[in-house]
Amino acid sequence: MITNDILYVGVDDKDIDLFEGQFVVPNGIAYNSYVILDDKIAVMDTVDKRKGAEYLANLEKALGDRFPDYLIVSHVEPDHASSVQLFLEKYPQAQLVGNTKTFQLLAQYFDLNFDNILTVKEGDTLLLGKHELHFILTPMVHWPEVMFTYDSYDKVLFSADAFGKFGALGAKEDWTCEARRYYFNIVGKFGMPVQTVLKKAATLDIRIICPLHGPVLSGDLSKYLDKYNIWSSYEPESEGVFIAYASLHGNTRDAVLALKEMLLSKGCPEVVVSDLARNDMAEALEHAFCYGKVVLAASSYNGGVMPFMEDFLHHLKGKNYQKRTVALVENGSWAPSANKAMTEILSQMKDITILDSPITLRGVMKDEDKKAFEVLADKLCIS
Ligand SMILES: Cc1cc2nc3c(=O)[nH]c(=O)nc-3n(C[C@H](O)[C@H](O)[C@H](O)COP(=O)(O)O)c2cc1C
Repeated sequence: MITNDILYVGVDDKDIDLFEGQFVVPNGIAYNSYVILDDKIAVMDTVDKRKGAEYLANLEKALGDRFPDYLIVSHVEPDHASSVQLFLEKYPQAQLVGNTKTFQLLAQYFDLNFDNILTVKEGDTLLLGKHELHFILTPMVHWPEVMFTYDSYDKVLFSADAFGKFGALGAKEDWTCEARRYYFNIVGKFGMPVQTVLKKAATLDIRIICPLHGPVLSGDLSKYLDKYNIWSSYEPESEGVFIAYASLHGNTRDAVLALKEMLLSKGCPEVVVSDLARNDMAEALEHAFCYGKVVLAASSYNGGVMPFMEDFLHHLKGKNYQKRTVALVENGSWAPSANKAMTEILSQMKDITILDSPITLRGVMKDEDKKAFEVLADKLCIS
C-alpha cells in the first residue's frame, strides 16, 4: 500500500537475462503498476507481458469485486505496455488514457479498438472522486509519448521511467548506484528534456514518487531530485578519476594500474578502473559520467584502437557525453594509432578537454614512461 487509496500491483522479473536486450540486471527488474481506488478507479500502466498473468492476479486482488474505469498509459515501451491488450481483454469497459502520441505508438504494437479512449494534453485533469489527476507531458524522457501524472490529493507523482532503477523490489542494494546506471544508459541522452521536467516538478508539492521501475520514493525527496539535476545537467557528481582501458596483452592494463597507485599516493580521493573487455560496459559508462576526469587507455589495433574502446566511445557519444577532462594513453608496437582514433571520436563530443602530452607506450612500461605517468598523475590531481 502506497497511501490509503493507492496500491502497488507491479511484479518483479528475476529471470530476465538482459533488460532491453542489452543491460545485465544481476538483481532483476521491477515492472511497477499502481491502482488508485476512488469513486472511479484508475490503473497506472501495466507491465511486461513476460509477467502478464502474475500482474493480472495482483490487479484482481487489489480491485476486489470492483472494475477499473481507466488505464492510464504513461509510457508505451513494451516493458510497461505489452500487457495492455491482456488488460483490456479482462476489463473491456476500462477507458484508455493517453496523449496523441500514446495512441499512435500503441497502434504499432496492438490491433486495438480505439473507440474507448481519452486523449489528454498538458495540464488536463481527470477527477476520480477525491483524487484529481493532472497530466504533465514529458516528451523524450525518454520516448516521445511519455507523460507524468500528478495526484494532487495524495501528492503523488507517477513519474514513468524517471527516478527508476534496475533491480527487483527488495533487492538489497544502494538506490543511487543502480539508478545512476539506469539513468545514463537509458535516459542519459535526454538531459535537456529532463531539466525541463524537473522545472515543472519544482512547482508541485510532491510527497511520494511512484516510478515504473524500482522502489517507491518517499521521505526526503530532495536527494533524488538533486541527483537528477546533476545527472541531467551533465555535471560531474564525484571528485576522483575514472580509468577505462582495453588491453590485448596486459601491458596497458599494468600501466594504468600503476597510474592508479600514483594517483592515490598523490591524494586523489577516488580512482575507479574498468576493463572494457571484461567489466559491464553500462557500468563503465555510468562511471565516465560520475567523475569529471577520465583516462582512456588502449592498445593500437589494425591502424585504429582496440574495438572495446571504440565501442565505449561510441556509447559515450550516443549518450551526449560532455563537460569532461580526458587524458589519453595508447600502446602500439610499430605504428601506434589508438590515441588518434580515440581523439577522432572525442572531437565529435561537446566540451571535452583532452590533456596535452598524451602518452604512447611501446609494449611494457619503461622507466621513462613512469615519469610521463607521474606528470599525468600530477596534472589529474591539480586540474
Ligand atoms: C590484431 C592486432 C592488431 C594490431 N595492430 C596494431 C597497430 O595497428 N599498430 C601498432 O602499433 N600495434 C598494433 N598491434 C600491437 C599492439 O598494439 C601491441 O602489442 C601493444 O603493445 C599491445 O598492448 P597491450 O599489451 O596493452 O595489449 C596489434 C596487435 C594485434 C594483435
